[in-house]
Amino acid sequence: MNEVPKTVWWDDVPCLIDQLRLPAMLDIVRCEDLNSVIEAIRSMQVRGAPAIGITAAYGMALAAKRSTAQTSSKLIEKLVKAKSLLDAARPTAINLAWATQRMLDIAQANAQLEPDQLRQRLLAEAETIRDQDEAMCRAIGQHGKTLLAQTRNVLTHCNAGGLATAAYGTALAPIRAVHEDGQPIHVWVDETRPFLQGARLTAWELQQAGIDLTLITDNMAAYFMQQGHVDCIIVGSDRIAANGDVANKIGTYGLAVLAKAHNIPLYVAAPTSTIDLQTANGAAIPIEQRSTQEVTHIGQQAIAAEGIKVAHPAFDVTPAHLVTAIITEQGIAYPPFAEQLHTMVEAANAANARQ
Ligand SMILES: CSC[C@@H](O)[C@@H](O)C(=O)COP(=O)(O)O
Repeated sequence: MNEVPKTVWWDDVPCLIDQLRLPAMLDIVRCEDLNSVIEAIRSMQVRGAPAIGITAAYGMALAAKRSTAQTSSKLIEKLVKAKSLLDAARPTAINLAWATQRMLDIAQANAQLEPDQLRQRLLAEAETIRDQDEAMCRAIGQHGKTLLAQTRNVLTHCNAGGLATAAYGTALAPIRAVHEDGQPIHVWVDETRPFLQGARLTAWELQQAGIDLTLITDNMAAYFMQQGHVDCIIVGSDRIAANGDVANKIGTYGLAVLAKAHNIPLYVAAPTSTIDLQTANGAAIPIEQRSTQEVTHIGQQAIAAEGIKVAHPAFDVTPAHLVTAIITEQGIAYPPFAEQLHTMVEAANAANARQ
C-alpha cells in the first residue's frame, strides 16, 4: 500500500510537510523557533485539527528546548506564554489547545525535575501525542469501515486525511480501511472553496493511496446526490461540542442539509481529542475568520475586483440532529450523543492516565 508520509515529526526541531506547496511540490519545513511554529500553523503550512495539535505540542517542546531558563519553574512560565501564543494561531480547532494544555499539565506535574530532564520529558510527551494520534486514526478506520459495508460512493469535504493528522486521517480512515481490505470504494472529493483543501490535498492523498476518486466543485454535490450517486458523506471535525454539534470546514452544514433531503447518512470521524466537553453546544464554538484573499484569489490569481466586500468564516456548525453517527477511536456514537461522547472522553483520559 502507498502510504502518506508522516505529516509532522521531530528531527531536532519540528518538521512538517508544507501543505501550501502540495500537490505541486512535496517540500519539508523545519521550524527553528517558536515563532516559525506559530507561523506554520497560522499560514496553513500545516492544517487540519489533529495535525495542528501535534505541531503545537512539538512547539511547546521546542519552546522549552530554546529557553535558557535555569530552573524548572522559570521554564514553566515560558511554557505558559508559549501556550497562549500557540492557541491564538487557529481558534476553532480544539485539538490545538487540547495538546498545549496536555504539554503544560505534564510540565507542571514534573516540576521537580531538573530543567534538562523536564525538556526531555516534554519532547517525549509530544512524541506520544503524535503516536497516539496515528493509532487513534487507525482505530477510527476499523470502527468506521463497518458503516461502509454496503457503500460504494462516499463524498468528503475539505481534507480530513493523513495530512490533517499524524498520518492515515479521520474521515479518510474508514475509506482507507475498506480499500486495504480489497473492497471497492469510490470517493467524491469536494474541491472545498475557498482554500481548495479538497482539490489540492484530498485528491492528491487518495491518488497516492491508489483509491478511486472523482474531484467535483462544491456546487455539484447536490446534483450527484439527486442522481443517487452518493451513498454516504464522511467528514472530519475541528471541534465537537458536548451535545454533538460539529464544527467543520465551511460548507459542511450545507452538505448536512442536503444529506437529510436525500436521506443519505452523514458521518463525522474524529479522535476524542476533538470533543470539547467544556463547550455545551455549537453556538459557543468560536468561528475563525480567515484572510479575505482566500476568497478573492485562487492561488496568486485575483478573481474579483479590488475593494469588494468579502466574508470568510472558515468553519460552520452542523447541528447534532443532522449527524447520523460520530466515529471516534473509542467506537461509534449515535444520537443522542451527549452521554456517549462523555463516556468516550472519559475512557480516552483513563487510557492516557494508565500509560
Ligand atoms: C482531521 S481534520 C478535520 C478538520 O480539521 C478538517 O475537516 C478541516 O475542516 C480543516 O480545515 P483547515 O482550515 O484546512 O484546517
